[in-house]
Amino acid sequence: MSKGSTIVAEGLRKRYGDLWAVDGVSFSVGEGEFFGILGPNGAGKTTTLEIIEGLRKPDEGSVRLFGEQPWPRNPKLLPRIGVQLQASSFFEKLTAREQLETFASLYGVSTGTAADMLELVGLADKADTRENKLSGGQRQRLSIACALAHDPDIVFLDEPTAALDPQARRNLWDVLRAIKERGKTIVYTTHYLDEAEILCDRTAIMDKGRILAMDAPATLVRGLDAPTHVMIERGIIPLEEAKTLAGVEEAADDGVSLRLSTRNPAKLLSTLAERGALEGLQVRGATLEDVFLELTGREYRA
Ligand SMILES: Nc1ncnc2c1ncn2[C@@H]1O[C@H](COP(=O)(O)OP(=O)(O)OP(=O)(O)O)[C@@H](O)[C@H]1O
Repeated sequence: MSKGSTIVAEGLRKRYGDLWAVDGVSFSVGEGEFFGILGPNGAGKTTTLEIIEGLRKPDEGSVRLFGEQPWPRNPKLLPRIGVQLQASSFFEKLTAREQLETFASLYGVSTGTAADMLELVGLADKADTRENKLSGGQRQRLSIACALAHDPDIVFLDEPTAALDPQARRNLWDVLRAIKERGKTIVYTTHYLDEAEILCDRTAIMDKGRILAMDAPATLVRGLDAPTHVMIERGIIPLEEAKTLAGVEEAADDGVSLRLSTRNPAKLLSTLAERGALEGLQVRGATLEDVFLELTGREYRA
């Protein structure tokens, strides 16, 4: 195991009937890293996560978690790992604080941690609210707090932001960042590429059981030779003329704006500035969606 590696997974494969749900997956995750496994539904993210957590036995390949084998169930690892499953379940009729204290006591840790974790996930003011009275976003935060109740070194989160409205999703991002700031390693799955781009130190893009690319999101995007799109208000420069500006590869009029595609945005922007044509300016660089398209030849659909 390389120094500082928390997870080392090599050649993982898992079959359900005729389907290889995980088909040769290798990666490692460093201490304190925020690592995202992303991909569309059915890509094999959950199965991969469950193998790493020690909840599933791979058909092939090996995993080391803190240098230990997670399967068969390894009691040495339990205090060090926190797991939030896709469908969270709580003890019936308990308040948020009681849920956490119950989880904490299962691990034999002090209940003081419960208050601390509620604070960390921004639920301190809901401590006395019963779990069934919480909103979807608050329940998600409570289930993350439960995964952290015993103060583990690494936390595994399976689609924690799925099924949340955009505001709740953004609130949860702050929670995830706060967990990372505590020095914890985070491994999480998501089908939101935009979110992974913002949150993760490194991401593995999965599709059909395989990792197609793995790196820092910015590196993945920069590695693409994709054009930048520059939008300006229509009517300032005629379309035909816009097509001839230095560096413009394509120009299109969408009825609201003129969209200019270029691989030399600096040059194009200075030309537009000279022409006084920066009204309504928007610049959109490549994203992980473009990376997915390049890797698979198809548009990303979660
Ligand atoms: N217990 C199981 N029995 C049979 N097939 C399964 C089982 N679990 C998963 N699969 C199949 O394996 C593939 C990968 O599933 P997995 O849940 O790992 O993907 P995922 O990327 O997490 O997708 P999702 O985002 O929908 O959870 C899917 O085609 C799924 O239908």
